[in-house]
Amino acid sequence: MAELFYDDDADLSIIAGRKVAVIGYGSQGHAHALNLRDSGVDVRVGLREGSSSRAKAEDAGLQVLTVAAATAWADVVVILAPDQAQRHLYANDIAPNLAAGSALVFAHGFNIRFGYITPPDGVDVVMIAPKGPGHLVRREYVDGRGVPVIVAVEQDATGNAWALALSYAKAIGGLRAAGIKTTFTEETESDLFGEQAVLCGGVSQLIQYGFETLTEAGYQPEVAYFEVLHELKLIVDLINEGGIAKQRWSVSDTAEYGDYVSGPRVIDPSVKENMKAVLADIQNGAFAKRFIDDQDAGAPEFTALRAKGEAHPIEAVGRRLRKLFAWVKPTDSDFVEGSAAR
Ligand SMILES: NC(=O)C1=CN([C@@H]2O[C@H](COP(=O)(O)OP(=O)(O)OC[C@H]3O[C@@H](n4cnc5c(N)ncnc54)[C@H](OP(=O)(O)O)[C@@H]3O)[C@@H](O)[C@H]2O)C=CC1
Ligand SMILES: CC[C@](O)(C(C)=O)C(=O)O
Ligand SMILES: [Mg+2]
Ligand SMILES: [Mg+2]
Repeated sequence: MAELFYDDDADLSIIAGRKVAVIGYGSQGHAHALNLRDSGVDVRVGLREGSSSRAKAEDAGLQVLTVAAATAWADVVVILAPDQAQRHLYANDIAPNLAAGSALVFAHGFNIRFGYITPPDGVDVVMIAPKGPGHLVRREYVDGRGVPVIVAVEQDATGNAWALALSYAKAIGGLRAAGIKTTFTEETESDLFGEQAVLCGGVSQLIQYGFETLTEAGYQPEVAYFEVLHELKLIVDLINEGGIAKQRWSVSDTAEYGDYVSGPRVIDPSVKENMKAVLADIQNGAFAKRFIDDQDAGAPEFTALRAKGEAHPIEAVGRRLRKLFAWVKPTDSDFVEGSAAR
């Protein structure tokens, strides 16, 4: 059984007694910075010169410094820039300003697991990885709840790294839900697998194929959209509440029987073999190398794939329909429909 942590297992005063620099103010960065601040922690945000995130952080009442100055001020440095940017930021701005006895905090182990960042011996290296998108890390905290986190210590230079990591997890609201003890390797490999095979890659491809199958057979795109995309959330809510069993309990017997006989026809054993190949490429570093090499070349593959995804017909149908939904209220004002803006 995994080791679990809750609010009572952590001492908030530990992180409240430290100076915390949050590097990056995007999905996770804004959530960590604001949740820490609202939990009584002294936080400053580190951003690159000319950063488009500066105004957002300042509007929220946070003090913004350069990455180098924030690191030099802090004794806890939280690296929440995109994974592909972290090694350059670390080498150029963080490492030269990182004092011995400080802590480096990550929300994902990519750069440590694949060797793109090698911290010096004298610093604690910990990870608090929310198991959910940053905008929900903030939304849940504001609503008095939290997104579960998994927590790891890669390097315990001070002897206090675990207590610090748990204190941090509590401050961002994660231990209101639960924390699970993990390692950088387990988090990195399982997170990459989950997002590629199931949560992002698997689900997106399933939705697109479902939409294409219905519309190519002559069904109305709007009906197809409701059937394979909109209703997915309602089904996933039930799965989230009570497992696959609760979803099967709530749907009709017809749907439940169709689930048993047609699910394995669509997602057949070859899909599991494909999943194993994806996992192998994660474990042996092939995925990380492909991602970073593409980024280093100016991201031509990533940019083309993003444009192709946004051009899929289901996106235009969805944009049109969501404008008509009386019950859809956009809550993330920095998400722009129809663009890749973050
Ligand atoms: N997104 C999520 O929900 C989750 C993310 N994680 C992990 O959290 C970490 C952060 O991810 P995420 O929040 O998605 O990141 P984002 O893409 O949202 O980060 C954007 C922020 O990073 C800054 N930034 C972007 N590029 C650079 C650069 N080259 N140099 C300096 N700053 C830069 C941006 O500033 P500017 O305005 O200057 O571009 C902006 O403030 C990653 O390790 C990720 O794996 C973990 C769990 C979930
Ligand atoms: C599922 C995607 C994720 O791993 C996450 C929100 O947890 C990410 O990297 O954004
Ligand atoms: Mg994840
Ligand atoms: Mg991830």
